[in-house]
Amino acid sequence: APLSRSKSRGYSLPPGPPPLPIVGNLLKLSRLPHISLLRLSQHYGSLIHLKLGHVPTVIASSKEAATEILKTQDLFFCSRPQTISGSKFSYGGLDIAFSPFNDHWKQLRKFTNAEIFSTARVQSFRSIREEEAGILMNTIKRDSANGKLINLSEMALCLFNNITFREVFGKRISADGECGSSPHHDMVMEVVALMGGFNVSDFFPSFGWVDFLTGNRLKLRRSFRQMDALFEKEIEERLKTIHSHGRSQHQDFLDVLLLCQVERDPNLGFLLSRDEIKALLVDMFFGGTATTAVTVVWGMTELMRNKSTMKKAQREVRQAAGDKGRVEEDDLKHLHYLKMVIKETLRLHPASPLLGPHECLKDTQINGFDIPAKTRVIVNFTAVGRDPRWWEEPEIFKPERFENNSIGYKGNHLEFIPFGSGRRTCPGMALGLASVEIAFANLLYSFDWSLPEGMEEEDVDMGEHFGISVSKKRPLILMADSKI
Ligand code: HEM
Repeated sequence: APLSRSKSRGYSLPPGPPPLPIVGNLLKLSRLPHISLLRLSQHYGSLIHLKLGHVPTVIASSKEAATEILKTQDLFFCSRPQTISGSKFSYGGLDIAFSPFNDHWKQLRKFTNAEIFSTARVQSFRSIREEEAGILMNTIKRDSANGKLINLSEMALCLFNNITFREVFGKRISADGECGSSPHHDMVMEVVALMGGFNVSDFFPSFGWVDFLTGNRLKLRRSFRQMDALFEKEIEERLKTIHSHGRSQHQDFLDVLLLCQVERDPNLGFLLSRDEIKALLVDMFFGGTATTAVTVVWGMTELMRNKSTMKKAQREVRQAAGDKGRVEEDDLKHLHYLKMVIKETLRLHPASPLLGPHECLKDTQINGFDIPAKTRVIVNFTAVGRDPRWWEEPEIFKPERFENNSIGYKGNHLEFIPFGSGRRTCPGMALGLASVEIAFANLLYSFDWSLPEGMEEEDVDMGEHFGISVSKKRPLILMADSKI
């Protein structure tokens, strides 16, 4: 295919494969779009133009292109496209994640950075994380004593659902020591699937009826109603408690959001509507659970294939926590190797490899190519995180590569952006990492892990499933030998 720039309405667009009528380049995307897009970039270059259905889309696949979009010209690229499921679950874009760039989004980021994602708030949830990690360790210990194999994918999801539920609503999602038994759990999983799902009308606005035919709209509406009913019930109950008992000592997210209503927080400068509150609850739920769960599962998966790395990480954590019987958050500051393991996990298995979709606000240029206003812009971190110019032997899991360098999570080094960078960077980074670290550390401290009978390291399945987060396609099933 020609590598020349494609011309369209006088614009000089980046190169890309020739689009087919109607579907454009949509068929170039497989079930794993981050991998398809990586392949396309290897052929057409680090900035390519695709037509996904009717939607003009630019894909950035190098550190340089990512720097233009997330840093140099961040102000032009920091909006979001409106998608069907995104609009539905965000109460029409009233949240942070799905909101276009506007004053409302700016106010919410400012408010939540101060009140919800702050270091103090993350700290205040410390005992939730430690307790939930403890409950999980006990469950695994009990199951393995009964000769059961451990489904770590399921357990991780259960753990992070419970942590998030407690942070948001002050209570667990399921009965003690239980997970899948709660109807909320199924609802949460269905919403997660729908959010990551594909709606024809997102790419073919004039074909919206197809979604009605396939039943997608119906599913969306049903899940949305269930979720909304749960939120309404919790809000009503909490308002009663606040009115009768006043503010509580330990505030969860719902308290924070409602108190600024009830007390008319002078710092906020505006009042959150009921829909805005619910939209923010959605962000916390769905931004925070699947992302953290898949990170722990991918990390454990890699360690099962890299025995010496597993040993090294276990030695470190067992030395740090000694014979206390569990890892506490105070121990985490000694776990330098584990932190590198987590970084390396997020490099090779980022939960959101395509970040969030960005949308260009006005006509601009990158590398001399035109990017018209309204173009959807996708940064492919899978391509950047495996670029041999920045990463030696990029396909190999090697936590040591983060030794003696200053590459951190803040998005200052654009070759490493698992949380994005710039205005749209993930606000929940510290909160998410805190739970990932304590969970991972306790799993390594408490058990020696092995593959089920008859399985070798090279049999570990690395297949992916692309949804709201990229998870392991088949669950990670292991044997646990308790050390606690
Ligand atoms: C390992 C855990 C996590 C990872 C890897 C992750 C990753 C990301 C990424 C890549 C983005 C998009 C950046 C962009 O579009 O350029 C994002 C946005 C976001 N994340 Fe996270 N995240 C994690 C945990 C969390 C947690 C725990 C929360 C909240 C409780 C959260 C809430 C959000 C929100 C609200 C946004 C939207 C920001 C905006 O559009 O302005 N995330 N995250």
